[in-house]
Amino acid sequence: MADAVVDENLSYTAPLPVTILTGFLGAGKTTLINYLLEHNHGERIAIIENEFGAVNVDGALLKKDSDVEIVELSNGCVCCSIRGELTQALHELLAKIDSGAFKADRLLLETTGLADPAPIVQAFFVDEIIRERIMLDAVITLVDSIHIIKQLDEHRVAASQIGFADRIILTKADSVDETHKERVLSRINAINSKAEIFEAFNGALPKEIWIGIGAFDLSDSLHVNQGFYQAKDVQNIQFKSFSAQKQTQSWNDDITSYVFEAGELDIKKIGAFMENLVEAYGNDMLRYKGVLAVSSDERRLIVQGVHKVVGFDFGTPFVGERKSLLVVIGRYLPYEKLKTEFLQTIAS
Ligand SMILES: Nc1nc2c(ncn2[C@@H]2O[C@H](COP(=O)(O)OP(=O)(O)OP(=O)(O)O)[C@@H](O)[C@H]2O)c(=O)[nH]1
Repeated sequence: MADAVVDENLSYTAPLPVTILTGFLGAGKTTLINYLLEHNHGERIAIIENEFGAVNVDGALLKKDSDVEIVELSNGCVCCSIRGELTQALHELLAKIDSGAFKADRLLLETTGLADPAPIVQAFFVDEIIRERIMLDAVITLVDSIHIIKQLDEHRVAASQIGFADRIILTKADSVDETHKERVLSRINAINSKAEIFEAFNGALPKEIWIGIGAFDLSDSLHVNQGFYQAKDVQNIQFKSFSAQKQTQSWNDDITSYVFEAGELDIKKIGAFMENLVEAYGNDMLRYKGVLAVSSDERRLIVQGVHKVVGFDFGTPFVGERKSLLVVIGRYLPYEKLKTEFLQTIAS
């Protein structure tokens, strides 16, 4: 892996971190980016904007200044022409950076509200040059508190956007009552129990919450989300627990979280289980992360993947109980069968 940026003049040689910003139509993506641009101090940001249709309105709505380079993709939905327009735009951006025409510390990709994030994320793994030069930071999904329930009922892609999220930003909570908000939070949590949820009012959220979070790095931390963060003023972010009952599969959202828990596992057996799981169901596994305890090593075995792209790495040793936890955000998985198979990998 390349070193982190240490010298301003070398910044273009380090991998360019990219944040994918998704969320259904009108969720508040442009508002959030504008807040970031207004409060951005010194970082040079390239933004790829994608609008479904011939005229790119979002690009025009963004507040530009000299530290911002905006690339507009307006030729249809980015997920439909993924191998073409997005890949080409990324290559062009890298060429501009190489030629010194623009320096970028960071890339934001705002998808159209109708885009399924899966092919977009995969584009960053498929092309060799992009894989080497651009580093996926996180998928951030904005959720419109007012409309999300209807959107989930009517548009499959809305669940996919939530399922893919590393972090979720709840918008427009100022316009709904507490009961409605709890329904929204429970429904989000049923689809994705892994992503932390933050609340933003008119895009006001410190950038550290959604930028540079390294969600695609193999890391030790894994928890199942039990609450959400509320930022009434941006200096003061509080964690709040859900008062609503945690729901798992009560709605007909195709996408849901599957949680596998066990004690110490046999490394060969869990390796074979993961291989079979990814081979058979990779297409239906949007995101998965696990911290596993294997009997042959004191360290945590970290597993992390998107569809069929999977990585394993040893992290720091366990402190306290040696417990294995694997969370899969996916659809149509034969959960009971897989749970039994997972438990059969326990070290005897
Ligand atoms: N009440 C309220 N309105 C908000 C909030 N965040 C955004 N909005 C409004 O929601 C509308 C849509 O916001 P945008 O930022 O354009 O949403 P978008 O996701 O970029 O929209 P598309 O590009 O069409 O998908 C705008 O009128 C915003 O002012 C919020 O937290 N509260």
